[in-house]
Amino acid sequence: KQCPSVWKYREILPIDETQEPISIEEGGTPLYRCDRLADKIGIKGLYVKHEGLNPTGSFKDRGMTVGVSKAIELGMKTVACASTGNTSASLGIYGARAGIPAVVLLPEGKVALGKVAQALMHGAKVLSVRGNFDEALVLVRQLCDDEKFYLLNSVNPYRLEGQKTIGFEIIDQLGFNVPERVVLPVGNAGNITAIYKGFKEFMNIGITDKVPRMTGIQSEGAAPIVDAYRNGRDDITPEKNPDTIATAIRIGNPVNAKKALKAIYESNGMADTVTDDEIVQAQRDLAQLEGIGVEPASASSVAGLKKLVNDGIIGKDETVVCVTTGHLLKDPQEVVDVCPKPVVVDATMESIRNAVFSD
Ligand SMILES: Cc1ncc(COP(=O)(O)O)c(/C=C/C(=O)C(=O)O)c1O
Repeated sequence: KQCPSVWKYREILPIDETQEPISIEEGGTPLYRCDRLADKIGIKGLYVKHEGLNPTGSFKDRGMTVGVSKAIELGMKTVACASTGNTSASLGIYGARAGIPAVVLLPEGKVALGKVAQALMHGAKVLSVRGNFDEALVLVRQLCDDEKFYLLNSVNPYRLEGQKTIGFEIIDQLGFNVPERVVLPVGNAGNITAIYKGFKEFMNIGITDKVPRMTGIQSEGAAPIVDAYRNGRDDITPEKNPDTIATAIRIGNPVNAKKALKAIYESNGMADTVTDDEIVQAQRDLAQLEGIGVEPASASSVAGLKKLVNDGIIGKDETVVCVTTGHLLKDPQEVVDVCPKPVVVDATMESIRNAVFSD
């Protein structure tokens, strides 16, 4: 039987040995060496851990396989979350896999179409809340308290237990070498917390002797963690109206802020912001230089790396891993909006040739 890659690490995942994992063979994503992109950015070594190639198209699957397995182990009857989209898509799919109902709360009008499509078709009860993600999260936590639904936002530690396997795989895939730095997008801040935990666990059990510098990137329109970091603070001041083209990280009050800031400080990492334009340019660079198709939030890791190298903060001799977190197909509308339109031609060879050879 194929051993699903997250569950390769079963011994250090907190699920009872009698509980069969609810798994769709998540994890085991590629770590691509990206020399053309590294040259363009101007660093020695760049790897991209492409989490968009998980079964539902984002890294959330790693957290959900553990979180939904735990829900079944605990005899929970319904799972629920608030989401900017990918968490809800993943929860809908794992709920279907487990045979239990899922309730998801989405910020009205601010969720990429692919993610809504997944949650709907996989049978989740999809509520479109007249408010933003942060408001939806407050409401779904109340709902879970009142109705004894199992909350599967990343405030649930079992989500982080699954996502820490990203750190394990990066080390495995680098032949047990530890990269100087890992750069990733930060929204609710569960992933940076989880990946850092994975690196620390590998060090604590003696597989490695150090951890990478955790470097979190936010869109400048939604950057409470970066603001706290720039002021050397251990917690955030919530942003009331976060806004960015990267709707996946359009979050003003990240639940894991304290843990994420601790991970950044402890690992001698850092946090910085990028503009929406820098995100879109990085999305193009990943797609066109390396064939890696990602949704906007994912590209903020590469956009942030580019900025930090240009600012002389990240050394040109560093070997860096960027985590890209969601697949391009999640947000096709954004791609159509930022790309040139297809060229309309008559069904004649003359028309085709004119179009092919015109600039
Ligand atoms: C593509 C993509 N990239 C980065 C993030 C940020 O990760 P965290 O910092 O762990 O929150 C998300 C998060 C999405 C949700 O929070 C949700 O789906 O509700 C994402 O979908």
